[in-house]
Amino acid sequence: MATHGQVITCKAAVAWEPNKPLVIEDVQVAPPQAGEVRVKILFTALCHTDAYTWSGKDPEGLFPCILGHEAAGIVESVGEGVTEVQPGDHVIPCYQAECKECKFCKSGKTNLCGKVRSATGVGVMMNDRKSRFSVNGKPIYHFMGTSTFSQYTVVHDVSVAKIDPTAPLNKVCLLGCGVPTGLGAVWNTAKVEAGSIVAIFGLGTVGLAVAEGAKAAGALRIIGIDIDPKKFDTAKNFGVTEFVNPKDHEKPIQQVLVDLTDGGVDYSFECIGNVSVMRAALECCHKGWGTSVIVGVAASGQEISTRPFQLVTGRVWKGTAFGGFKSRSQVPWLVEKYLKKEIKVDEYITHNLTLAEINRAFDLIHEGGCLRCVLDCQV
Ligand SMILES: NC(=O)c1ccc[n+]([C@@H]2O[C@H](COP(=O)([O-])OP(=O)(O)OC[C@H]3O[C@@H](n4cnc5c(N)ncnc54)[C@H](O)[C@@H]3O)[C@@H](O)[C@H]2O)c1
Ligand SMILES: N[C@@H](CCC(=O)N[C@@H](CSCO)C(=O)NCC(=O)O)C(=O)O
Ligand SMILES: [Zn+2]
Ligand SMILES: [Zn+2]
Repeated sequence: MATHGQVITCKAAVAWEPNKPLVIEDVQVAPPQAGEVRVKILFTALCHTDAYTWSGKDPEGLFPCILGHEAAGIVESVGEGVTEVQPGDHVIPCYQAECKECKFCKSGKTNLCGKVRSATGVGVMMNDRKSRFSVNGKPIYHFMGTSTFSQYTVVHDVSVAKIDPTAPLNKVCLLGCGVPTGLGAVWNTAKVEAGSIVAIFGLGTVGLAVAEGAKAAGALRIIGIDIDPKKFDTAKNFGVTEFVNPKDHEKPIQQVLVDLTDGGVDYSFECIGNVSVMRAALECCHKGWGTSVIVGVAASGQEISTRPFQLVTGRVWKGTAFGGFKSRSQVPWLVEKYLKKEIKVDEYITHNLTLAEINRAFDLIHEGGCLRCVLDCQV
């Protein structure tokens, strides 16, 4: 390979400061070191979490950085000791690593992995605690161990899932975050049973994937809650059976839902990142067994609260990261499910732009009509 072992100069969208438009820069991407993989990113989508970190409200947000964590690409080269992928493999970078060896991975209780988290949280690689990205010699931080808003990125080998090469990368890039998160929140975290009543707060990509997962699990009623009434038409196609707009009611939304469901829902999901809504999502659950899953990411300094009596009387409060899926083991399985048409992916893509148009894409995700915008990184 001509580029193997060489620094690659390519285009990347650099977030120099919170909330300032990203700048397409010529970025130098160093070769992968031991245990690392350099990936040519073909397509990346934007997730609300990218916007959250860009806003400056993420306590782990470091600047300048290269954001992006929902993508697909092809391995360009690998560092020493990398055995599970090789140049030419089609891959999805995984912000939730899976080393299969650490205390977390071996626990059988969680999909969280401890192997590289201390580095990915501070924007560097484990090997030398440095970045592989620079602009004219100035280091640029990594983000979530993925940094996919770049034509090339370097990830840890435990953070890359090898997938079926026949899968269209411009679609399956979505399996890097939002869709698995929603499906897994239902299947792995809540374990929704057939016949359940489900409430979903927030009908963006994550909330719609929760609806899709709940429908597949055989939920009887799937109640979608959003302050944007335009969401309902789309939501019906993902399995939502009823729509509630909190703005149409004077009563607290939890009371509206308790009244609608003879005492509360079996499962609720907060897919917004709003701590007041998290409280409502817990409190609309049925006494004795209702379970609420926090999926949304709330800003630094935000805290949740409720009366402890809500838990004493049997409601359960949980959270999920990447829907509880073990990334390297299960992302390839999700890709196969997509290829067999057992899960939706195309339906979440409302816009297609190029990496150079990334600021327009951020505007779009704040405008409401956009679920996922996929960027072509190589044009
Ligand atoms: N836990 C995880 O692993 C994980 C993974 C992906 C995304 N997330 C988080 O999930 C959340 C959703 O992500 P997304 O990409 O679907 O976002 P999104 O912005 O597309 O969707 C959010 C939806 O919430 C609605 N909304 C906003 N305020 C509301 C309110 N007060 N009441 C009801 N509805 C309201 C919006 O109209 C929108 O439809 C974000 O916080 C994101 O950071 C978490
Ligand atoms: N740095 C943030 C944490 C944000 C967060 O919770 N991220 C989710 C994934 S969101 C994807 O769109 C996650 O996986 N968390 C577990 C982990 O980061 O290990 C903050 O501090 O607020
Ligand atoms: Zn995400
Ligand atoms: Zn691990």
